[in-house]
Amino acid sequence: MSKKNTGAGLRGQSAGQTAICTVGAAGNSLRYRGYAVDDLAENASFNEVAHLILKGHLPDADELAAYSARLRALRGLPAALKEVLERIPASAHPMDVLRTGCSFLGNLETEADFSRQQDVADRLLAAFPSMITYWYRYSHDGVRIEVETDDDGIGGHFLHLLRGEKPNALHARVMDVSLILYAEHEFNASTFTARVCASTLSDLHSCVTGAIGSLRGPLHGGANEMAMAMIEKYRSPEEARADVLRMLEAKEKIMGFGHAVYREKDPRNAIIREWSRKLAEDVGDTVLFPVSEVVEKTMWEEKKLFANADFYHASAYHFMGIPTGLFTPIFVMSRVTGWCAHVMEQRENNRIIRPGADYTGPDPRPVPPIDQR
Ligand SMILES: CC(=O)SCCNC(=O)CCNC(=O)[C@H](O)C(C)(C)COP(=O)(O)OP(=O)(O)OC[C@H]1O[C@@H](n2cnc3c(N)ncnc32)[C@H](O)[C@@H]1OP(=O)(O)O
Ligand SMILES: O=C([O-])CC(=O)C(=O)O
Repeated sequence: MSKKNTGAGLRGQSAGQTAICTVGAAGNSLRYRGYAVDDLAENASFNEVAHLILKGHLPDADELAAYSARLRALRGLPAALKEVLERIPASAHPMDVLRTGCSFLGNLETEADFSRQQDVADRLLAAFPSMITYWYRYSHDGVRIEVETDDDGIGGHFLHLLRGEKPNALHARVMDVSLILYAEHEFNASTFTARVCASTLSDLHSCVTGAIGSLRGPLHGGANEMAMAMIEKYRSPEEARADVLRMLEAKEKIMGFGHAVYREKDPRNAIIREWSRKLAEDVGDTVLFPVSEVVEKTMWEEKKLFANADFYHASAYHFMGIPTGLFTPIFVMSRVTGWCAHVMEQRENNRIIRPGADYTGPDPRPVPPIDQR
């Protein structure tokens, strides 16, 4: 089913070097600085993974305690940013809110020079959950929430702000695992956007703002909410199967399936599927999870297309009561680690990214006088 590696989409071409992550280097593996994502999802917290990606190594117990305390202390939002967030209507797309929030913070806390890049990265990591929930609760419920909590994990903190109470252990852990799975993925579209921006020696807020714009699209991070929109339409697995077959016949794209790099499976899928199964049991679901399973089975049988990281995130987030519009912003809360690490890596050995293009336009010609056009 996969297309040949033509020049389109720069597929299969190396666009630089990285020491941060390998995607599919050994079969279907995903490794952050050499550690398999499965191993990290089983044995680490997201704060540890963020430290690994941003600082280059897994923290020891003291480093982790210090890093978690540091991130907790950076959760507050400046009054001017809260004012801006309050002016964004409830009808706005939450990804646009984060894009604006990130850009605006760049006016208040400008990265004056690159010696502060680690601080800016930590600040963005700590501030995104506050930004999105502050806007969401104000625009939807009319409340101005307190954005600082004592939750250790960023995922638990996000759920706490969204719901106004601490999440249970299951939900906090699923959020943590989800953030681990989404944290980093080599030269994907949004990270590459960040690196291109970094290569002009621009500031970190600009790089991350651009990356948010790239992640927003349905072919990239936006696929998790599109997958949700599809699966929630079905009342039974039979109905789901029939509609997927119809969509494939009509050559429609099924969001949450396929990948630009993996060819047989996405190693993150089995992990998030298992957590989604646990959540389905927890809420007593008898429709959404079986529907998801039949969509996955049908896609594989019919097209040899596999579920990517986004597909079971849809049902998992839904079972935790997270509004669909906030699915992709959660991706931002996690991938900001990868984006910032790549910006720093780009800056270490920079040359402006400026590829060539194969010209397909008209031959050289003179400009005709206006009355002869
Ligand atoms: C976290 C992430 O960002 S993961 C990706 C999230 N995105 C999605 O889930 C969106 C749906 N998937 C897609 O659009 C694609 O699979 C992408 C964008 C992820 C990868 O694109 P490509 O590398 O161009 O895909 P690939 O070369 O494997 O496609 C091969 C064929 O399969 C088809 N195909 C790929 N994915 C799908 C899909 N989800 N549904 C239906 N058909 C598909 C393509 O249309 C193509 O067919 P064609 O040759 O007739 O045009
Ligand atoms: O790598 C890609 O093309 C898409 C991506 O970011 C991911 O799968 O996490």
